[in-house]
Order: sequence, then C-alpha cells, then structure tokens
Amino acid sequence: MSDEMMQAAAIETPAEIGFAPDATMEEALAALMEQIMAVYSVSDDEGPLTDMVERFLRRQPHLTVRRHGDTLVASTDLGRERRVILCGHLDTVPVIDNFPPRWLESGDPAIRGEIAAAHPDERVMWGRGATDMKASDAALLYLAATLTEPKVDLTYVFYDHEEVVAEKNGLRKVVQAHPEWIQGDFAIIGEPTNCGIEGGCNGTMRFDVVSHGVAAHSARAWMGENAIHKAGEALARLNAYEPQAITVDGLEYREGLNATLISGGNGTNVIPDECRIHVNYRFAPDKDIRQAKALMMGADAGAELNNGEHTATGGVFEGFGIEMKDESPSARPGLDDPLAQSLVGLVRERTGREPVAKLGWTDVARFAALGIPAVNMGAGDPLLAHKHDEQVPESDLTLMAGILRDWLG
Ligand SMILES: N[C@@H](CCC[C@H](NC(=O)CCC(=O)O)C(=O)O)C(=O)O
Repeated sequence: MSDEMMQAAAIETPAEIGFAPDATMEEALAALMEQIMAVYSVSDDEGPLTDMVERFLRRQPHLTVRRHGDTLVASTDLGRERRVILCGHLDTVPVIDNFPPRWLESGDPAIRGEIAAAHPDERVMWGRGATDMKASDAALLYLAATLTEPKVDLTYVFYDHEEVVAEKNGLRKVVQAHPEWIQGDFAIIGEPTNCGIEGGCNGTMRFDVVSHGVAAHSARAWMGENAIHKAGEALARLNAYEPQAITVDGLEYREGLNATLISGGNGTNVIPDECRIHVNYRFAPDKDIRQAKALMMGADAGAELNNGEHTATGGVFEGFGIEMKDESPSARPGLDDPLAQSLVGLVRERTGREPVAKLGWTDVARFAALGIPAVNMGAGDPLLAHKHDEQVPESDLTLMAGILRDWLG
C-alpha cells in the first residue's frame, strides 16, 4: 500500500471513547478498539489515553473509579462473595511505521497469511498495540460498561508503563500506594494469548555487559585498547549460549538470552574506550531472580565498583563489567486454583485450546507475589506482539469479550 493510501485509510484520533447505546457487542467492540488504537500511547505518553478511558469509566454509574498517576482502578461494589481483577495496560512499545492504525479489509495484502487463512472475509485491525494489548483493553472496556450485574465483584485496572523498567510500572505503584484497591480472589491479565490461557510467566532481567578500553587516535591504535573488539568475546558467549526449554507444572517455558542493543565509540577515528551490550535474559519459573543472576554473573554478582558496575565473578559473562538495568521475577502457572480451573474449562470449550506457558513477562508475577492466583488471557496472537505488523482479527475481540462475559455474568 502506498503512503498516500495508508494515509487515506488511517483512523483519526477520536475526541472521546464510547459506543452507541443500541450497538451490538461486535459494533461496540469495533468502536472501542478503533478509538483506543488511534490514541498514541507509547510508554511515557499514556496520559491522553488514560484521560479518555477515565472519562469513559466515570460515565458508568455502577463503577467506582479511582486514579493514581496514569493508572485507573474501577470497581463494582455489589457485596459479592468473591472479587475478580481484570487488568489491561494502556501503553505500547515504540512505534515503527505502524501508527496511526487502520482496518484492513479482507483481501488486503497487509493481512498476514496465517490470519487471512484462519479468518477469511474478516476485517483485521493493524497497528501498534493491536495485539499487545489494545484488543484486550477494548474487550475489558466493553465489559466494564455492560456487565452491570456480574456474579462476582469486579475490579478493572487500566495501567501505564507495563512495557518498560519495572520501577515505572503503574500497577506496581498503585499496589504500593493503595494496596486496598487491588484486592481480590483471582486476576486475569489481558496480555495476548489468542484467547487461550497462558499460565505463569518467564522472568526477565536486563543488564549491560560493559567492556573497557583506552581511547587513542585510530592511526596510532597501539596507544589505546579497543573496547569494541573486547566486546566480541561477550558476543561469542551469547552466540554459543543454548537456550533451554524447561517444564514447570506441566507447561513448557522457553528461555532466551539475547543482546537487544549495542553502543560504543565516540568518534570515527577514535579507538573506543567503552562498549555496552544490553542483554535480556528470559528465565523459566524454576528459577528465582537470585538463581538467574548467578547463571549470568556468578553467585556473588561481583564487588560493587564506584560507578555501580559489578565485575561478573562467574556465569556466562564472567570477567565482564555488569550494570543491572531491570529485573522482574518469573511466576509458576498456578492453574490448580478452582477459579483458574473453571476458566480453563470454558476457554477449552470455546477455543479448543489447552493452557500453555506465557513466555513474555507479565503482571501475573506481581499477583503471584501478592498471593492472588492469576492467569493471562487475552485477544490477539502473542507471536505478533511487538512486531512491526502487529494485527488482530476483529472476531478475536468478540471471542474474548464473550468468554469473559459468560464466565463472569
Ligand atoms: N520490566 C520489564 C517489562 C517487560 C514486559 C514485556 N511484556 C510483554 O511483552 C508481554 C507480552 C506477552 O508475552 O504476551 C516483556 O516481556 O518484555 C522490562 O522492562 O523488560
């Protein structure tokens, strides 16, 4: 599609979000999806979308709405015996030529082959956040407006900063500032799962592997030490690493160790005195953070240097400087909880899907730490999360909203 055509088909930013009172579920979901997709909400820029979602939630008389920063917590207070928490993050990863969004009509070549094959004659929403996770957000907003008499009390959480460093996570901040807002018997995180159940999650940690050198003129390289060349050894160790698949409580978690960023050098004719490889380690729930760190940088993680850098005393990066950037724990599947079991049963009936492991990191780990059983269940294909051509068929929204409406209603 040419830039001009893309421009013509792009969805414009709405003034408000909402749907007509006589809209069918399909129409309401399509309207909500289109509206929230059209509001740019890359992490750090969630404010305008949060404001719109807040106004939408405050128009629902059966909900009590609270806000902390850019996180919204809306709850029913019907005095039911149990409470279920439904969570969706409003932020997306950075845009790569995939904003503003557009509907792809059936037959559009931008529809991925597997989606076209499984959903012929169907519209597909394309653009940043389509699968991670605005399709689920749309479904949750629809439920928030229409489930006025659920059989359990409900708490909806729409939060900011899920895709970035853990200390910014909006759910983390609300749990810390207002723990009484986030209480319940079970939680569902709407991360993409193709409307199946994905149990637990891999843990994730990110750190810089730092090599040092000595700057000099590149015409007199013997006067210096090349930090980028030294980093070659760290890249070789990454290449040699063989990721494992580890089964925990019946679900298989694939681990991963990857460089995701690299930087170094400060002049085209200067021998670089520092090189940084940003590494992301995904570890299965058979390990806690301490064990995962030991595998990367040794049991004592080195002695702290003045600049916050540690020298790895063992593990994959033994001998290199390590600067920790972020760490988030893994979570076991926890599917033995009776509420999880009943949801697994309904999902199996509607989709034919058996539970699988969640390979990304999600806030089920936060709920696990709070002692609240939680699962991932959301619209969209997790394999398309963060991809340039993120997209979701329209019927995924109806499937997710329908399952949850029938389970909760
Ligand atoms: N603090 C972490 C946050 C990373 C969160 C992100 N989660 C997802 O993409 C879930 C999507 C899915 O797998 O369904 C992630 O795993 O990268 C950090 O900054 O790394």
